[in-house]
Amino acid sequence: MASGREQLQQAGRWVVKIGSALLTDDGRGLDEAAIGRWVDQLVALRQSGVEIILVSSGAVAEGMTRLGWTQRPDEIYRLQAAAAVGQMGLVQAWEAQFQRHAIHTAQVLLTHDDLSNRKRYLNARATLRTLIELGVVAVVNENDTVVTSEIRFGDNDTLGALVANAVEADALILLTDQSGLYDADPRSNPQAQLISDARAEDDWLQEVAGDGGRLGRGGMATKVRAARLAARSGAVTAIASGREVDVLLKLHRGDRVGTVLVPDREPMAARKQWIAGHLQARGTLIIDEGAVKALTAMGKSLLPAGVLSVSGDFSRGEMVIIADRAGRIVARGLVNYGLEDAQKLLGRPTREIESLLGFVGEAELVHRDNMVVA
Ligand SMILES: Nc1ncnc2c1ncn2[C@@H]1O[C@H](COP(=O)(O)OP(=O)(O)O)[C@@H](O)[C@H]1O
Ligand SMILES: N[C@@H](CCC(=O)OP(=O)(O)O)C(=O)O
Repeated sequence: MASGREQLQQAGRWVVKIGSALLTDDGRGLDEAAIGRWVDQLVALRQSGVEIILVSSGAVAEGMTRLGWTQRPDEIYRLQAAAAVGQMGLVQAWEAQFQRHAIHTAQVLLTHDDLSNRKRYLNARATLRTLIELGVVAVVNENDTVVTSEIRFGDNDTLGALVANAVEADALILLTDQSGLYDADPRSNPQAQLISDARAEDDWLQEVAGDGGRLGRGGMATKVRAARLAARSGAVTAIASGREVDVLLKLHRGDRVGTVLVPDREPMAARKQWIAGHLQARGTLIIDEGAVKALTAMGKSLLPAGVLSVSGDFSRGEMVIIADRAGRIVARGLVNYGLEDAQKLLGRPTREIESLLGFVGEAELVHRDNMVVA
């Protein structure tokens, strides 16, 4: 298996995420010169055959600067207003810099719902792939003005990883204000050492990764988690300083900059990756012992006959947790029926579905192709 650095050199499709502090020069306002330098590097990468999708944070930070706010507000509606103001600046800056190279950009604003609802996920994925084919650089951010706390990604590291899964990117690059992941937060530990290479799945990474700065959201903790999510579709993750000269070109050359977190598993099938990447389930199905065995030992689909109870509020196609009587999670998957229909089908044999619901639906409550066993 190629090392993480080699994987980066060979990677044909990169998702590059740039954090708030970097983009806004620590909250002083959009750093147009730095944006110009990243764009020059991204254009050079494209010329050497790398496809690029950008995930750009900084809407709230830039909105606050434009509105003259020095304190990050607590009220969600004020944050959302700031994001709406700042997003204008972000897309303007990216568009202007790419225009110097006659490259078009596209604004793509996503919510968690857009990537957890199968239909909308497929639409978002098709749009992103089409933009790549058209040679347009997508500039992705969370759709901050419409999200509520339940449907937030909350941090763009997670968003970047799920976008990397969706477009089957080979690399996720997280540019931040530190040189990479250290063995302790360098803000409070001046002796901290940079971790150069590790496996994305290594548990100890989570112990050393702390919270974020004043402007960012997730810190290193969400970056390490994002690396794990990205690894599910086989993508290698690099965490590096956006302030390092030619950092993207150096990563592409295989230079020893930043932290590279390598996936150590074979990529799952695309659909299963997506299911596994989902953080928010809409409901829970409690199943009997026979169904637990069918799912875990025999790789079967979940039929209504094995389901004891359902809870939550889900529609057809949404993510549910499948658990045993003791509440232990057995699997996660996309349910074929909404809550009301699922309640009618509880414990009933498949042949009765039509008479119970009045229409012919799928035989399975959750098909094994749409399920990841825990
Ligand atoms: N182990 C660690 N190594 C490096 N940085 C860390 C670590 N733990 C916490 N951090 C903090 O994470 C911050 C970067 O995260 P964040 O502020 O969310 O940035 P971004 O806006 O780039 O996502 C750094 O400034 C650093 O203080
Ligand atoms: N959507 C938010 C992103 C917030 C966020 O994740 O920030 P960061 O931790 O700097 O990547 C914004 O544009 O302000």
